[in-house]
Amino acid sequence: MKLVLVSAVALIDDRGRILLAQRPEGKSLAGLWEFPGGKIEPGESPETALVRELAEELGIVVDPADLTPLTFASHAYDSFHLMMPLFACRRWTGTPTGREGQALDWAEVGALESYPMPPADLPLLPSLRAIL
Ligand SMILES: Nc1nc2c([nH]c(=O)n2[C@@H]2O[C@H](COP(=O)(O)OP(=O)(O)OP(=O)(O)O)[C@@H](O)[C@H]2O)c(=O)[nH]1
Repeated sequence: MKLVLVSAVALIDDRGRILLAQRPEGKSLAGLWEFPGGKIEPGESPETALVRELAEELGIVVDPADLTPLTFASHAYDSFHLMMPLFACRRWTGTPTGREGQALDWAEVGALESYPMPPADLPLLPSLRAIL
């Protein structure tokens, strides 16, 4: 089973809402809402991968020092095993924008269940709720 390393973040605004991004048509798990992030490339740390992905996907600048480890997903998909650290981040520069055409939404913590998410993400929600 191939191990795929992905780094993801819960961006939390000053009202305690969490930014979710909708996976676009044509991608695996299209239409589901996920935490921004992406695959860790060779030579990258989870933090540097996330800083790169957030600039590419959302157009924001994040200082690696503002990424706090929160929890992780370890999930067996049919064709790979996903290992995904989830960081929390409350400080960034710029306004998140869906630069790759993806829809974005600031989710209230009490409404997280109403966003269909990848199966790997559901076990992450209690840890997220615990810090909000
Ligand atoms: N960024 C992100 N990826 C997630 C989450 N949950 C989850 O299962 N994943 C999976 O982690 C992988 C992230 O890949 P990616 O975002 O860098 O690349 P991609 O869309 O091109 O993936 P693809 O090759 O599956 O189409 C995908 O397989 C995605 O389904 C999440 O909350 N955030």
